Amino acid sequence: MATSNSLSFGEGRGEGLYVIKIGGNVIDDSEKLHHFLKAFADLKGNKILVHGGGKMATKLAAEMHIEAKMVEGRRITDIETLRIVTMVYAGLISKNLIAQLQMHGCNALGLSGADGNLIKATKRPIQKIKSKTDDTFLEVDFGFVGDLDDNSIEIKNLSKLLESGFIPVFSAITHDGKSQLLNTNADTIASALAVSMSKNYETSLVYCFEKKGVLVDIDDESSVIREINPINYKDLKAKGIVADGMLPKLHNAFEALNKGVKEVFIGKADDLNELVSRGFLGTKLTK
Ligand SMILES: Nc1ncnc2c1ncn2[C@@H]1O[C@H](COP(=O)(O)OP(=O)(O)O)[C@@H](O)[C@H]1O
Ligand SMILES: CC(=O)N[C@@H](CCC(=O)OP(=O)(O)O)C(=O)O
Repeated sequence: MATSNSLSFGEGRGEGLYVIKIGGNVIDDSEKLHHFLKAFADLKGNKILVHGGGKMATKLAAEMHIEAKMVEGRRITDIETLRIVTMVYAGLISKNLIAQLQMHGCNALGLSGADGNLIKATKRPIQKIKSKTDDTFLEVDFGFVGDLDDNSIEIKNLSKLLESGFIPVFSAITHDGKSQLLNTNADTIASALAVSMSKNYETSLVYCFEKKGVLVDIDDESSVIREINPINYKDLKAKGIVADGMLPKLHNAFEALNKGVKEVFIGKADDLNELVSRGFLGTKLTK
């Protein structure tokens, strides 16, 4: 919570802030989610939660006979899919998380990027993506997917919410300012929030998911890579040790470090306390 000693907006970096992201696999596991939310509620100081929910959206879409299509870790979001993700992320998941956090005494406020104009995105233009099988490029229309830039976050009003004692909880739904809702990857939202808020706070970014950290062997939880820097990152990518959803996560993490975020950790949702208290059970990223 802000104190009278803290620097006010525009004066420079003041006190600490945690931006914590929780992924869809944990959200789908009620026991793990409960444990995580209790630890999040108990965490002292300024904090923002960003949640995904991709797994549940994929499941619901399948029940409605809509096939989920992911390209480079992003969901192709046609109008039907946008309706589903809005209902799932900004509705069902958001409100359930808020109710649980309130039970733990945490005054959480569930937000999409449209609320308070806090996160404005730009609809992703058609992308040329290299084919996996040959050297050709394919044109991909991601539909209603929103990309963020350095001006996307309304830092001043978000800081005011924190100073008023609210705990912002963001879903992966943003808007373009012209009444169009957009679907934005939750890891990207967490990184953009951490980068922008680091103008005002000493910000730590923590990605929580279902594994102990970035692993050498994805089936061996004891193979956590303690530290990743841009050099061993290249090597891990080349060897295929990091793949799938981990690639955009690490990309976002390095982007955050390069743009002023103090530290980035990746680890298990169960280990939130250890991650933030430097008990250090996960992976730390360094520049
Ligand atoms: N080396 C690795 N260590 C850990 N996870 C990895 C690794 N390489 C790929 N992954 C995959 O990355 C996924 C995490 O990314 P993502 O699916 O975006 O998760 P979430 O949205 O739950 O945070 C893991 O579930 C795992 O399958
Ligand atoms: C554009 C895009 O890909 N948006 C993501 C937003 C949710 C998300 O990021 O959820 P997880 O963190 O659980 O993966 C999606 O719809 O899957």
